[in-house]
Amino acid sequence: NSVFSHIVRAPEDPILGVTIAYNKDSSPMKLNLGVGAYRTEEGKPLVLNVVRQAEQLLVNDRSRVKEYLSITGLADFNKLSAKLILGADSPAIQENRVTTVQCLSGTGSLRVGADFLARHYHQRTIYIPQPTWGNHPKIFTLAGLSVKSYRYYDPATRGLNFQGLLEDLGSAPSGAIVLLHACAHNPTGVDPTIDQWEQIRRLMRSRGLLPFFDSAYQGFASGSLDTDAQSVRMFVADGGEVLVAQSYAKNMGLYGERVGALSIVCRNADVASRVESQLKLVIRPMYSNPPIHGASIVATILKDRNMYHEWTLELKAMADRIIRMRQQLFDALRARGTPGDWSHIIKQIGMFTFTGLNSEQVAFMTKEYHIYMTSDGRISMAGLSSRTVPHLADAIHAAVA
Ligand SMILES: Cc1[nH+]cc(COP(=O)(O)O)c(CN[C@@H](CCC(=O)O)C(=O)O)c1O
Repeated sequence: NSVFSHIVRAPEDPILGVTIAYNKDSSPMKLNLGVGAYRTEEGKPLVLNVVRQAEQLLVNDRSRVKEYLSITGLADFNKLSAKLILGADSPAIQENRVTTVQCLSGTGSLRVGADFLARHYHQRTIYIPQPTWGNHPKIFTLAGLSVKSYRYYDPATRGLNFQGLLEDLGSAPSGAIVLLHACAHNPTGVDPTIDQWEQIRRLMRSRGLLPFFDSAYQGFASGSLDTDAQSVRMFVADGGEVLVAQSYAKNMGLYGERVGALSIVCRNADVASRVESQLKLVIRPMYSNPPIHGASIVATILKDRNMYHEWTLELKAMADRIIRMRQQLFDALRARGTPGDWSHIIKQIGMFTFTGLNSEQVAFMTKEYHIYMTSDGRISMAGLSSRTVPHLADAIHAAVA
């Protein structure tokens, strides 16, 4: 018999498993509000026009070959990615203090950063927000870090538990790593204000805590690439060291191309170059070198002024549609007189609404209304359209009434 006969069946992923359940449902009224992937008003995935343009240029360029990239990836892409998150005028970039490696989207960037820290950083404890993206604890644990939580979300106000956050980070061991969502916190949609970010930065720097930013939604939260990078830029501006993982899955619609980057901002250029040499030793035995196509699309767009501008317009349009969905859902619940205060739907930011519905209510909505969402009550607003808002509002109304 099989040498693997002892293996037990693993559960489906709490987020990606929702899509599997959705696909199995034959109901015409089914609605997938699980995975954070943008859908148009027609409910279809979107390939940005500017991405199609870039791909056409790449296909037409007969000089392009399919050679291996270097371990650190496409050099143009790395430079342009650092500029995008840190700012075109970033002193850290001018002083050559930033090392950037192309990784497999946001997840890969987080994993490479985690493995690097587990191998080279003296403090192996990382504090992640409570709640956070479900994959975070798994990535950091598997990398060999010890994962702890800091209070972040306040169910009572459905807002930020700022006092709890400050207390927990204030009592973390000095030097501990702290994972921060750059913007559009997943799953809560609750972000610190700029003033609160400044207090977090001061506290972290005074305690020698190491910031590791996860930037998966730059431009998607507010519609502005610069606004959504402010938290990261505040930390870099103080001259301190920062890690930041970037994903182009959502803001450029490159989900399946797996395009991302890890940047480590260091004290000086010499450290940055030694850090890069060690990052290569993490990457080589993991996947050797990254895929060429997606990074070429991003580099083509970011290096061309017109395409970059076109991208910002399409990105804003996606962000605006999500904001419209928030307003429509809020209005629909108010029109139904649905019990409870639903203002968090329009206060929260980014792709998700953290509804506050519990797992029983979610199960009811799936069973009776074929609404697919994560059991923690998170819904992807990107999965909604004007046509389907009433159906969701009916389901929520029935679930809480
Ligand atoms: C905060 C965060 N960080 C990193 C990622 C990784 O994305 P990628 O660049 O594809 O590796 C995601 C995607 N999370 C949404 C997509 C599905 C998934 O869980 O993955 C989600 O939460 O629905 C995040 O929400």
